[in-house]
Parts: sequence; structure tokens; C-alpha cells
Amino acid sequence: MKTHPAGEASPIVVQDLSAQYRTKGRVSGYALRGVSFEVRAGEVLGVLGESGGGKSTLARILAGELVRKGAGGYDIRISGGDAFVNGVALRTISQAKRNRLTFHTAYLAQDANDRLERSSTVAELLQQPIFARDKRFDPQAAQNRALTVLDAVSLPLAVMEKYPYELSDGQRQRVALARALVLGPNVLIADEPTAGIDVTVRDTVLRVITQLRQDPRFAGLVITHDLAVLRQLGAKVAIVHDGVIVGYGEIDDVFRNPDHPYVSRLAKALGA
Ligand SMILES: Nc1ncnc2c1ncn2[C@@H]1O[C@H](COP(=O)(O)OP(=O)(O)OP(=O)(O)O)[C@@H](O)[C@H]1O
Repeated sequence: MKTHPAGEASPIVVQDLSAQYRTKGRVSGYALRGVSFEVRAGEVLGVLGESGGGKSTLARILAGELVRKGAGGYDIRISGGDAFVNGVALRTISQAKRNRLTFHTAYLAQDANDRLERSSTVAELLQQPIFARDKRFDPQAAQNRALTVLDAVSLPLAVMEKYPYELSDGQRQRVALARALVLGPNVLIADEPTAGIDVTVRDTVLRVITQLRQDPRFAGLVITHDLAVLRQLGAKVAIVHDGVIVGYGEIDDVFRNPDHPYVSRLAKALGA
């Protein structure tokens, strides 16, 4: 397994990363073009940018989900550079090793709440990742773990026996978040975790990140235009536009001294 040359590197390192999508055997234009940044231990990076800029592509790669089958499926090809999560290079690792790596990564996709399997109860959904990692895991311990993450996302016990379709959008979003947390990850990749859902989810996301941060190896990448959330987290920001990073640094530095016309436009739009 290829590892980051720097050894004890940041939990997330992206080096000159370029990526394309493969659709029906054809490779598309570049979704990311030579992107580089690091998220150090203890840091949260907020990723902002216009629709189609490449934010979700970046999240998918860092979450180790380069290929997804079925409806809304896709196939990403890393065509240049590399990305390292917990020191492991994502470009060259096998699917089996990638699966193992993702045990340490909580990935909340944009449609995470719709992805929950309809035929499983919340209790089952929360325990599935535990048994996927270790078939012989003690069932009582797995249930306790599920209860702990349920509580962390402020859902009542009664939700455990329900099916996703019996829940509200906000509750489903909380279940998806709880499921992402159940293996005790040190890396969080969240794609618009607070967009379009009831406002209380926002507080839960903030609380969860604060809790995760107690792990000294924690690093988070959160795609959101919610500057209030990013400020509360003391996050740095990366502005992605047309597959490249056009602004990077502390929120106020980036928006007060824009290096690119898109950053000026975004600053105005967000009232930054
Ligand atoms: N499944 C796919 N197949 C082919 N191309 C795709 C696919 N998903 C995204 N792309 C392309 O990759 C580029 C980056 O898209 P991406 O979804 O990463 O942007 P985004 O910044 O997350 O946008 P949004 O805010 O709308 O989610 C776009 O040109 C887009 O058309």
C-alpha cells in the first residue's frame, strides 16, 4: 500500500489532484484540475463554490467512493496527482483496502438520507457498518454503540424500530449522520449536511463535529455555504470554481482580499 511520503502527515492531503468521470466508456472533461491542499489534525475545511464546480467530486474521492453503482451512479477516474487520507494514497489502492480505509472515514453524501435502505430498521441501519467490519462483533456491544450514536444526533429511542420511510427528512438526515459515526471515524467528509433540512440539524452537525474533534487525529471537510456554521467551527475555507481552487485560507482573509472574480461574487452573495 502506497503511503504519503511525509509519514506522519495531515489526515487529509490532496496533491495536484485531477479527476474525470467515465460515462459509457467515454472520459469526460476535467471535474477537478490540479487541486492541492491539506486538512491538518484538528482542522475543519469548509468547501464552497458554484454548482458543478467540483465540490462533490472532491468529497467522493476523499471518501473513497470513486465508483457508485445503481441510480445516480458514477465512475470517477483520478487522472493526475493523488489524495491521501490517514496517509494512504487513494489513487492506487485496491477496492478491499479502500473499504478498510473508509472505516475511519465518515462520509455524508449529498443524498445520504435518500440512500438509507428502505427495508432495514434504524437499529439495523446503524449496526450494519459494525458487522460489515467484523462479523463476529458482540451483538449487545453493537446495540450499545447504535444507541450512543442515536443519542449523539438527538434522536429518541423509539426511532430504532422504525423504517426510513416512517421518518421525516430531518430524522433521516440524522440517521445517516449517526450511521456515518458508528465506527468512530477520525475523518469526516460531509456534502452539504445542513442544506434544505430543518434548522435543528445544523446544531446537531455542529455538536457532532465538536465531539469528533476531541480525537487529536480528527480532520473534517464540510461542503457548505453556511458561513455561520463555518465560523462557529473556526474553519478555513477553500473556494472551488471550475475544478480549481480560487481561494484558500481563513474566512475573512479569503473574502476581504479576493484573488479571483468568482470569490468577489461569492463574498457579495453570502454577505461575507
Ligand atoms: N455522475 C457524473 N457523471 C459525469 N459527470 C459528472 C457526474 N457528476 C458530476 N459530473 C461533472 O463533474 C463536474 C463537477 O461536478 P460536482 O458534482 O463535483 O460539482 P459540485 O460543485 O458538487 O456541484 P453541486 O453544488 O451542484 O453539487 C461537473 O462538470 C459535472 O457535470
